[in-house]
Amino acid sequence: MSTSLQAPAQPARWHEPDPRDVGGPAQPLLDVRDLRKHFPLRGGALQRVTGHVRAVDGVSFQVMKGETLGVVGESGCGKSTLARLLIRLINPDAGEQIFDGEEVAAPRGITVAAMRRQVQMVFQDSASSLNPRMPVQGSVAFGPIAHGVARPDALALARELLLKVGLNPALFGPRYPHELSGGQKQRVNIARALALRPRMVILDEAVSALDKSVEAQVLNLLRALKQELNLTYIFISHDLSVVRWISDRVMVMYLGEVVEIGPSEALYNAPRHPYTQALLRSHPSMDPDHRMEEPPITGDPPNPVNPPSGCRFRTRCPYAEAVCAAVAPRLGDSSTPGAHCAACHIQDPASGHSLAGRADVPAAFH
Ligand SMILES: Nc1ncnc2c1ncn2[C@@H]1O[C@H](COP(=O)(O)OP(=O)(O)OP(=O)(O)O)[C@@H](O)[C@H]1O
Repeated sequence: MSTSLQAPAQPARWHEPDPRDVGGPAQPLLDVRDLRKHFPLRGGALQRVTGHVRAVDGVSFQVMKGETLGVVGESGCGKSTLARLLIRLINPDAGEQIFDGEEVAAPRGITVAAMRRQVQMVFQDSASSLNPRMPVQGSVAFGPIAHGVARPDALALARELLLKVGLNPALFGPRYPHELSGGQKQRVNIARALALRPRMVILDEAVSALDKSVEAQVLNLLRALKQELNLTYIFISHDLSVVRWISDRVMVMYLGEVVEIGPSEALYNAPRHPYTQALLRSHPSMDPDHRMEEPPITGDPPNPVNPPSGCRFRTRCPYAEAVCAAVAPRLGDSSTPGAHCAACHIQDPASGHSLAGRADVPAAFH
């Protein structure tokens, strides 16, 4: 039987790192294999299914204990769908999700409820995540109370957490969300996410709506909390500078697929996939000395209902060759420490995605 099913209803003391995440060689906390979500598209008077949006289309990656994995990509590439799949706000069509060695929602694995106690999410819209009719200390205490913590203890915990995220509990605890600024509301959301003492926090555009100075404060807070509590983060953002600053490794998505993954510095200093190269070029602020010699990424992403054959980026790629239309490139094995992989026939032959012997590859390309 799963040990997680036997976890106590009361959260561990929130300010102590979970012993399962301290020390030892790097282990994956999350291992995602070939995850898929295709949304049906309906049309006509009868609302028949006319196609599928391939929002997440065979995504595999690992997140090691204590690391921050950044996730970047253009709008619509599937970042938020991936986040929602990981905490099972929506169910995947296929694939496996293994949390600390146990498969989520599998007969002998960890239940969704047990996984959710250990994985919390912070969204972009700080206002709508909080109950407008509840003082914010009540919102922070809500999760622990729902998990059986006595109300006075949960409120004491909420006040402690508000202090931890830089809000005076006596001043801010009794206030309602509309009485707080965006940055203060997001601090409350972080406190709320920590109240069940998660091991992993998924931050989906969590600082995107904040002013730059407030964003910096919240980012510093997130980094300090991660250090103190040995947390593991998945940090989703369209802001490449912020992702670089906070992430140990970065994963780049394009049209529902992972096109590149690697250590943050390696990926930013020497991006391998033409899409990542274009994405970084389109953000000149990444390098103040950089003079833009090539045009930034052009055109819109193709329709995710009918993505191009082979490599999905080939229609916008300056290096595309015949093989790119004929064969979908594979991402190399990113599970080894320091691995830097790109799913590109042309730019990353070192990834090991040899075409020889592959049944799906026309003989001309062997
Ligand atoms: N419930 C849904 N039904 C149909 N299509 C959906 C649904 N949710 C998302 N999509 C589509 O799936 C694709 C991926 O969307 P998603 O929101 O995950 O992208 P994203 O990278 O998070 O974009 P953004 O940064 O703009 O939020 C998009 O084409 C989107 O229109």
